[in-house]
Amino acid sequence: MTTYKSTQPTAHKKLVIKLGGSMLASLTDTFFDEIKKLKAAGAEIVIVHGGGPAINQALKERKINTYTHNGIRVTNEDAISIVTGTLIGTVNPYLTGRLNRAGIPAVGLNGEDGTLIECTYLDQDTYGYVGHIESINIDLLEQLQKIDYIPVVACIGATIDGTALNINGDTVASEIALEWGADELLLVTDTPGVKFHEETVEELTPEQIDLWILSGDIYGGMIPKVRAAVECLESGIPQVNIVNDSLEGTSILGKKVLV
Ligand SMILES: Nc1ncnc2c1ncn2[C@@H]1O[C@H](COP(=O)(O)OP(=O)(O)O)[C@@H](O)[C@H]1O
Ligand SMILES: CC(=O)N[C@@H](CCC(=O)OP(=O)(O)O)C(=O)O
Repeated sequence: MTTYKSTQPTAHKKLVIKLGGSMLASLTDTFFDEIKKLKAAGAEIVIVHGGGPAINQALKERKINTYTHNGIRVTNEDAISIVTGTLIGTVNPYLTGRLNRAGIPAVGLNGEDGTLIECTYLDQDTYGYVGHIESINIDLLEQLQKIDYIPVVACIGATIDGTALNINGDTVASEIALEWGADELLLVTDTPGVKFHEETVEELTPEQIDLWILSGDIYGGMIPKVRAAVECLESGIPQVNIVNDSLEGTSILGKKVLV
């Protein structure tokens, strides 16, 4: 079975790579080799990461219960300090450190750094401390590209008065890709692409996505991922792919426009 493989970057291709929390703990050297190849070929890269499993573990240790609504973690006052502590204090330095030690210059950021992700509350009554992105400091991301640093962005935004808010990692990656005008968005997860009956599919249409969600062949955390992918394509990102840490997987196709 052939699968999508992201290996043909052109000079100055702008890539946003989102690393899912599901695969961060088992991130192999293969991923860092792939990043080196992309950089050597001239790609400009922004990395965004999640950290769902690490957050779940930290909340469990403190006996704080949370639940999700529409794939979004309802984040109360107790939970937000654990979410920010885990993403900014543990996951972000772990990933940034591994990149630097692999010889890939990287700098860790969250929404407050350089006013990177300014947000308002998504819907405080329903979701608590969850952010809706209002603006992204693209200039900061571009300045870092000029000095050859990869920005490594934790999915935490900040309100205008400095309150940290939790944002889904796929959402942050999609918004950065759209604002920056990225050529490609790679959603890296713990499975090589989207599977149908155990086989990775090379290309996936929006029609198949709808059908497979209904049939249960796409479920759980893959649902917001494929939906975000289609939305990005519709908003103008030329390529969106769901891949594993070898950057192999499934290319998501946009909706066909009938003329
Ligand atoms: N059709 C599918 N193909 C592949 N994975 C799927 C599919 N449907 C559901 N999944 C699940 O989605 C998971 C990835 O989503 P999630 O755990 O939220 O990832 P991440 O933490 O990387 O954002 C996979 O590990 C798998 O269990
Ligand atoms: C608001 C919201 O749901 N935030 C997510 C942020 C982490 C994330 O997105 O992690 P993954 O990449 O592992 O999915 C959360 O609290 O889990």
